[in-house]
Amino acid sequence: MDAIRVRGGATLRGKVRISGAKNAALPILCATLLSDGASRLRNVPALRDIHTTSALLRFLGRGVEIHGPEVHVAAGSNVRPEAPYELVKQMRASVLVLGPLLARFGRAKVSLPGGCAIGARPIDQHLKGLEAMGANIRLERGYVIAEGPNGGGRLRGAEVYFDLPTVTGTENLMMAAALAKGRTTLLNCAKEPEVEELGRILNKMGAEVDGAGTDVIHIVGQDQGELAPFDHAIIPDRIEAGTYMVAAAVTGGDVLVEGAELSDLEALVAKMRQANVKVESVAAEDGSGSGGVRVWRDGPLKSVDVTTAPHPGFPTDMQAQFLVMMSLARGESVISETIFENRFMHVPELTRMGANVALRGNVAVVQGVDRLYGASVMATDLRASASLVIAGLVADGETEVRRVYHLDRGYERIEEKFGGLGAQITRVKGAEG
Ligand SMILES: CC(=O)N[C@H]1[C@@H](OP(=O)(O)OP(=O)(O)OC[C@H]2O[C@@H](n3ccc(=O)[nH]c3=O)[C@H](O)[C@@H]2O)O[C@H](CO)[C@@H](O)[C@@H]1O
Ligand SMILES: C=C(OP(=O)(O)O)C(=O)O
Repeated sequence: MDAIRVRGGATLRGKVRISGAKNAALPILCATLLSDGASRLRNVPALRDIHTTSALLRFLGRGVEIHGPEVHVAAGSNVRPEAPYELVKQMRASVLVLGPLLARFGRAKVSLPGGCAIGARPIDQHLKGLEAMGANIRLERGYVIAEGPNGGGRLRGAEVYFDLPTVTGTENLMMAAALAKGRTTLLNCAKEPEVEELGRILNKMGAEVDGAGTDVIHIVGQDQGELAPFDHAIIPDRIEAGTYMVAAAVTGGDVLVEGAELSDLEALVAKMRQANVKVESVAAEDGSGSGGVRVWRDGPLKSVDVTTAPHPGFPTDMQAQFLVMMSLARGESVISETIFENRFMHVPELTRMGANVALRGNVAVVQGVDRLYGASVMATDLRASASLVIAGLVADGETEVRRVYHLDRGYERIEEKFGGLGAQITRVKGAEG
């Protein structure tokens, strides 16, 4: 198992380019199942999750080739609508094949993803929505077995109210509705930019989706049985961008995060500014649109409180990184996690590095300290791992972050990108687990 070794103390400076968004690329790859044609995705990040999704599409019967940042999904209609546990357990987003398979082929057998380190992560809202569209669903030996109406027929448009906004739930139902008979209205939807991006893709494929990125999405199902293939460049990853922005601020550096869009990061940026970090949108050098976001600091970090919430609230996927920043701020910060019940696994590891954090259920009370100390640490989820790397960048001495495979699910070439900003960071191949 690889590890990341960081020697703390460098002040990050320079430019870093953000890769395509993992959480946009995954549903879009699954959307290729709605078409028999050949699709091309560009600006796809080189991540373990992309390889897992490609393996899943191949298992289902589609040809997938990865050429650097391009993924080509070959034409083909011979699909086996079954997603096995071995693949689904590696990545929860695999459940996103359920909606497209059921809509396109009238049946699907998809392993239940099960819990994961950050929480139980149920899919009841996905299943409830598909049932409202006429699907017959049963759970058998850890699998969701779903069939269209009357033994595999076409789904019907329906009105579905989500009890809580769910990102992959909204995406699954958008894809299912795109080929259902009639009109679907989804209420209390997740409004993340990645949901909006999926709406754009479905429209490119010939679907009629209106309102993606708002609470209410209307979809008119298409009658021809399949959608058209597409060619699309994935939006930049706002969470990767936010991670580099926080790292720049924590090290007291000055970094241009190229590809970051302030409009996708408003809650994070507001909190960073309150914490005394300077954040500014920068025009492209040739005057064409955005050149990225510049982050720097001209004073000490101040403590601020943060509560995670569905978009446009403060993203749970930035909570761990922000907590590291607060552990070095003046005063007390209260960080409440409202999305996942067990998303503070970075806290015990950060405590070993000298952070002063008290956990009370879903609330972390952080007292700022003057410094952190390098240590061997281990994280059991993606963003927690990123937070430990950031802590390592400012800690005295050396930090070894173990079990980097979590990090490799969501950060492309992280050691190279931080290295380019002046960090002393290396990957240790085959380190102790
Ligand atoms: C691949 C992807 O895009 N992953 C993102 C997605 O995960 P994911 O789509 O899995 O998260 P959801 O938005 O579904 O979860 C939000 C909340 O709803 C609950 N819930 C969800 C579905 C359901 O059927 N029943 C239910 O109770 C969950 O337990 C959680 O408390 O959104 C999360 C919240 O922004 C992000 O952290 C993940 O990075
Ligand atoms: C939790 C995350 O991903 P996933 O939903 O794929 O587990 C994440 O992107 O932070």
